[in-house]
Amino acid sequence: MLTFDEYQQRVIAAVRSLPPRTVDAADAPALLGLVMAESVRTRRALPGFTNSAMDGYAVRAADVRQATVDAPVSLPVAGDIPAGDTRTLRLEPGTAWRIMTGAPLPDGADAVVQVELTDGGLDRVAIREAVDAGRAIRHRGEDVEPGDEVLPAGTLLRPRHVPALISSGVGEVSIIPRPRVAIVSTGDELVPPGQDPGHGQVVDSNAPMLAALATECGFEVTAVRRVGDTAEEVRDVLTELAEHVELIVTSGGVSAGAFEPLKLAFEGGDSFDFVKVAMQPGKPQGFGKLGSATVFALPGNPVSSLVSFLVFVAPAGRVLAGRDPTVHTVEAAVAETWTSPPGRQQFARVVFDDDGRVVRPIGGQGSHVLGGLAGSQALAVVPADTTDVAVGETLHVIPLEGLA
Ligand SMILES: Nc1nc2c(c(=O)[nH]1)N[C@H]1C(S)=C(S)[C@@H](COP(=O)(O)OP(=O)(O)OC[C@H]3O[C@@H](n4cnc5c(N)ncnc54)[C@H](O)[C@@H]3O)O[C@H]1N2
Ligand code: MOO
Repeated sequence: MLTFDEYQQRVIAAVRSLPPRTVDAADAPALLGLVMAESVRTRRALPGFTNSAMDGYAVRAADVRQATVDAPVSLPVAGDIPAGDTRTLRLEPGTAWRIMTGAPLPDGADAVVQVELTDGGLDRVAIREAVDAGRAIRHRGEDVEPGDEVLPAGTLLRPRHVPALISSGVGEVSIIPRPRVAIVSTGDELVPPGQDPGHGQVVDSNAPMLAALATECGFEVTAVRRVGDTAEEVRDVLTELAEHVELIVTSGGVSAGAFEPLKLAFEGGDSFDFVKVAMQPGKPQGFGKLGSATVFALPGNPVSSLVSFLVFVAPAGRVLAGRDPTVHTVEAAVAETWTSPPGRQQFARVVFDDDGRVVRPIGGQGSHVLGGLAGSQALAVVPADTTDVAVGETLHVIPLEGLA
């Protein structure tokens, strides 16, 4: 039996980042969660032109130096400069332009007086307060100059990066693509989602669950299949899928029964390993390569499949995507005792309480308990040498939300 850490390190070490690909930067929303393979340098200055930060009047600060509430300075208004005005305009000394936020500053102006400090006049404007040169002005290039790096290589694209990327004027960017994932559930007992199971049958809930997990992790699910319990069928389907995806995730058929199709198909070959891992749930695990595809053969019990995906498949998939494999955890104290099997690192379903500071177990901890899984918020990680989880003990906890 391998320890959890040994097996997790083994699967992470067996994968490498996918080769970079060039894509259209204008598709930025579709690139969320992807890693920039090269740094992005802006082709443009930002702001691209000197402009007003306020709705008001563009002036020369020297012309309004004497302005006070009691003795406003009155200036003739040359006209309006709305945002989007593409004219190149000039401010004559002793005059003002009415100007809107984001509109280009006329040459000769060095300050904007916001409209609240004026009478808002159209032909003439009374300015009631002196302003310093530079007031309410956003200078060309004050944010970034052409050639500045706006996104370093390795940036994981988040919504906050999108404006800099889009405004930088680069047409194409180099990214590490999303790993393509095929999900395959195995078992003669399975019926498709939406169909009523007969006696001895169960609805295939693992395939949709694994597809949902992969999607939430930012991977691209390109195939979802269900196959029966024969080694030939499993081998044929996986071999075909391996030509089109980087990651294949199967569920079922890896324990000790008489008809374990994954084992029958691949055990004994030099590219597959079937092992027992000292964890609960998730003890039986299979891992291997088919062509260039990495295959995870997860146990069929639904909770075992989910836990195995989170702690093995997701980290390996993140490595393929050029990302950090670390599984995000928080710390919380135990509010209610439960037991854990000896010698196995437990991933216990829990709910948070007290603003996330403490956790309580929820439902039974059996690997088939779907209702308890739905009601849970996190997995508390109980070390292999703990059998009675004590109230007050601090545990690492894997939140089940926000996996991306
Ligand atoms: N003699 C032993 N029996 C078992 C052992 C063992 O060490 N010795 N390990 C147990 C553990 S732990 C687990 S976990 C399971 C894993 O079994 P398999 O991976 O072979 O999975 P199956 O037998 O195909 O199914 C197990 C269970 O899960 C249900 N299932 C399977 N696929 C789906 C699906 N797509 N959607 C919903 N439910 C699914 C299936 O009906 C079974 O109830 O083995 C133990 N046995
Ligand atoms: O280890 Mo199994 O995964 O208990 O259900």
